[in-house]
Amino acid sequence: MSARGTTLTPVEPRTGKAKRPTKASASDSLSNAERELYGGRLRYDQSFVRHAGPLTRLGFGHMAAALPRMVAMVLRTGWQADRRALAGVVAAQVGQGVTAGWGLVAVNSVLTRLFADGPTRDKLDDAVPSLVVLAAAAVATAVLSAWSTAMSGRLEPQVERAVSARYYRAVTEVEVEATERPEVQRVLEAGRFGTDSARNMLRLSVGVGNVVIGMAAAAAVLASLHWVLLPMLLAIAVPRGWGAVRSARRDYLSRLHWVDHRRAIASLLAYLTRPHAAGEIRVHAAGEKLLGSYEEMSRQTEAEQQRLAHAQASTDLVAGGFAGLASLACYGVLWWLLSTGRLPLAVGGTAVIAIRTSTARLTSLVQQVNRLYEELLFLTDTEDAIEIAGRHAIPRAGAALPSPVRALRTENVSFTYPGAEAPAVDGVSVEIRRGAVTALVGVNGSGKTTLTKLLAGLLLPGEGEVWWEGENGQRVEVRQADRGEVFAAVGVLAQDFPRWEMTAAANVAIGAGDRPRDMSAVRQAAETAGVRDLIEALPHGWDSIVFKGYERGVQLSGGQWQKLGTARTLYRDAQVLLVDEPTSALDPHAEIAAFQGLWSLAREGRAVVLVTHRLAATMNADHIYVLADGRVVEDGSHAELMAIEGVYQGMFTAQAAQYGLGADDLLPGPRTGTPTDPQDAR
Ligand SMILES: Nc1ncnc2c1ncn2[C@@H]1O[C@H](COP(=O)(O)OP(=O)(O)OP(=O)(O)O)[C@@H](O)[C@H]1O
Repeated sequence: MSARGTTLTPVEPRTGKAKRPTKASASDSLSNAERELYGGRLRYDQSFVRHAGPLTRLGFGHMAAALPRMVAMVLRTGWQADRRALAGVVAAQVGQGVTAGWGLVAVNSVLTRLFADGPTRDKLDDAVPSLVVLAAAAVATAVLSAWSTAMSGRLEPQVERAVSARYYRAVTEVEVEATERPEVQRVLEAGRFGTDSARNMLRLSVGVGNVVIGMAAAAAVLASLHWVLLPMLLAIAVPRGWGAVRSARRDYLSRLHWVDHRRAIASLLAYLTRPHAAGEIRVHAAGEKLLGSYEEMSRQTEAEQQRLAHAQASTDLVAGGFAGLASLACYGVLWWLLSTGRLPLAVGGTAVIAIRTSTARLTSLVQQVNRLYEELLFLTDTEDAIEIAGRHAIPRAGAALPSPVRALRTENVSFTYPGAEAPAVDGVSVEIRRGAVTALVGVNGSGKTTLTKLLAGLLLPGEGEVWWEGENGQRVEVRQADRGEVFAAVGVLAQDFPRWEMTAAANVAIGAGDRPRDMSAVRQAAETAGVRDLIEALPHGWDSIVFKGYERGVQLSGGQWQKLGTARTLYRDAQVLLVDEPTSALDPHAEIAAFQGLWSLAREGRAVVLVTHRLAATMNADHIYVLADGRVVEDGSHAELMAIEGVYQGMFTAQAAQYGLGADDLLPGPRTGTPTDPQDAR
């Protein structure tokens, strides 16, 4: 193996005689980069490819049934998007077919006149009207072709947008738990590659339609001249069609097989230009590693491309060979028909022209059918994804939540992530009251975040119930509730909240994406989160794009981002706030201010769930649940928990010891009600 790791190691031992590795084995082998960075070969699971659908749909019967269905779907989408453009495209195609047939009839008429008996001058004069028709047909074809180009250029982007929007809308409505299941995730992910296929299919369908109509016109004219000319035309078409389908299948399977590999290569390159990775790329020499790995992995995909090109060349050779033989036979039959007087010479001339133009059309048809077939497979993936997404969609209807909500209560709630062996949350019962701060604490991986997702209605419990309780005793279980209402009642600040590449204002206002932006509320939320002054002091203020690289781009620090994230959650103005480590990046004063803000929100009547490892903040929580291995192992106030020798006392003592505080300093004392004022802390 070379020092730069460019040699590929075959994964499976090769049996039989020692041979030079084939292109397929070179591309399919495990590279050092894959082993080092991804722990193994990055290829789509072959068992899934073979059994879970994609291969079964490659059958000819399946394809023959799917093609009209998909073309109909694309046309329907086009009809909904822009009727006039679609009607224009169809009319132009049909028109071109008619002009092609018309042209061929005129050719036949010209030849018949020229091959007739009589003086040449008279024959030429007789042919003039047919020549005029021929010229008119050519002009009409050109006009119709230009019209078709203009109309399909207008229609295609609209069709792509419609299918993409349908796919992305469906995907964002899937239950989070379903997206965690590999079999669902794969289908949803695969669907992404077909969103532009609708546009391509439309273009190709138009092209294929054009050629097919032209060929149908030629076939009709040929059949009217002599029936035997028609099967001859088909004989040339069949081998090319076979070659097209074979190549398309091969390309599709290859793309499916290499999905993860492609994604990994794209991510390697993306890191190189990401500002947040700039330091490690230079100081830790991560850039060199990434580039080396990129080159090595790219060589694998190049080998795969080479393999495909070789295979395609072989297929083309076989298909071309058979098509050539068919053409030869075709001309042989024509010769025989002419030599035995079964066909007049003029008709023979027309037949030669029709066969030649049809063969040229055939080449274009084969290329387009090839692409159409491939696009069809990808579009089928997108349609499958939309279908699966619909099956796992969050229900739109359900019972209304009690109003006003008094508390959220879980009863023996358990949740196991798909594929996990142990539950992340195991028989947990908690009560989250409005007007109070409830803290969830526990070691890493004890189930705190998962519990907040269950409370938010993002995950549904495998066992147990999550109840929304009203002031006067009525209650609704989350599975029966209208989830839209549940989400409307909840504001979430996740540990790894998204940092949108947008303006500062958009980053706050997206906290209530279902409402029109209210800038005074944006400013108020930012004020409470302690980030308003910072944003308003920027040269472009709220219109600054909080991502460096844009013209109005700025770089925020980690803590500044966290404040912006908090502002987003506050802007949502929800009854229940679920905040997961909201202060991990804040300086001590900002942290105290943030906690104080949470306590005021609780005093205003909201339910605040605080997940934190900063136990100084939990001292003042109204109730604390301590989780371990997905279970609640202790609960109570800070004073109650400090009075027992348990997990909480151990964690709190360890943290306090870092400040040199001893056991005596940590005895339960009178509660202060709210965290220390930041001013006092200074
Ligand atoms: N999406 C997921 N798929 C599978 N397992 C998961 C997923 N998310 C979390 N887990 C697992 O569930 C368990 C609980 O994780 P959770 O994130 O709820 O813990 P946590 O208490 O919030 O941890 P931390 O303090 O580190 O944030 C862990 O064992 C974790 O590995």
